[in-house]
Amino acid sequence: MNEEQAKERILELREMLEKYNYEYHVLDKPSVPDAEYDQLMKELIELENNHPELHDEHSPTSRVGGAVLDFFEKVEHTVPMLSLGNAFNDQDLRDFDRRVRDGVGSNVSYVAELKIDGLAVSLTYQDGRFVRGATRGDGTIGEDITNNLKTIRSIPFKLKEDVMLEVRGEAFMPKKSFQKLNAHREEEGQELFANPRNAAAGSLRQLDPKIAASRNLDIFVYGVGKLEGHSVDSHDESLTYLNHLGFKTNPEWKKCANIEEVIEYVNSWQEKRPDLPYEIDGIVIKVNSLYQQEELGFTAKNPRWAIAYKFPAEEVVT
Ligand SMILES: NC(=O)c1cc2c(N)ncc(C(N)=O)c2s1
Repeated sequence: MNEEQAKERILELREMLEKYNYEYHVLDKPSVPDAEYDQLMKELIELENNHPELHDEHSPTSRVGGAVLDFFEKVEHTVPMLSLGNAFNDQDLRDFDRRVRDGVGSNVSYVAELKIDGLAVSLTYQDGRFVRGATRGDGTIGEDITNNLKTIRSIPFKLKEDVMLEVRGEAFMPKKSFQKLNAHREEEGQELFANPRNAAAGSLRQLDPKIAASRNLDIFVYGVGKLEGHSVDSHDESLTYLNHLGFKTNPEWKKCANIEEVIEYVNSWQEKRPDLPYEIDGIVIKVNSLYQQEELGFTAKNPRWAIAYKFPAEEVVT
């Protein structure tokens, strides 16, 4: 195979592997058997090793983890990642709804979403390509964990549109992966992780990305921080748009016409929570209209247009 043919084959393999990766990890609908995926990945790794001049940081081969870092760079979030005010019962939700309606009038609808119990991260895309990923940190300054986040297969390297975008999401470890990881650590006489959230956070704070790559982490993207090249008017529209771009969004979100529908949704998921393949610690409720979110604004600490309903801690089944 000459230089030209090798270059062509490398580009072809990169495209195929990213497509198969998206089908498997985002759509959960693989179109080729794992063995074929692995064979193509092996061929690409070999070709890239023989052609270092064709190195591309967005090649699918970088999902297996790159160089070990000495430390994580600090990153400033262009739009602060705020924490949410909490609600613990139906009355708190009704009080939230009254404050919202005092602010924007009674023509308000909400979006309710599962509150994923993981590690909040921010992903930045320039011209539709993944350029940086960071932890929330204190909401303004986080840590650059790009190399670790590149090992999460459901994070797209290239979006369906060449937009400039900063999205928020929750990186998490599925319950099954958590149980397998702790069983392995127990066999090795290592300290166990207390819960999937700690396991996900611990994995993403490793300086060696091969560790994160081995932990079967996943992510649900749930919000836009900054967006150029497209505009949306409501939160449900932004979720649909993020999905269109190629992100993995949580499918259980629900548009609610009023707070009573929100309360129904919260109660139904309090029951169904143990059946989910990942942990949630509550429900996030947001005013759907971005215009109304703008009108409501923020208190010193939290948005006035969103609240987190917290479930009581799940009984630990020993
Ligand atoms: N602190 C925050 O702003 C949020 C935290 C979370 C979380 N852990 N899971 C889901 C959402 C969501 N769907 O909006 C949010 S929003």
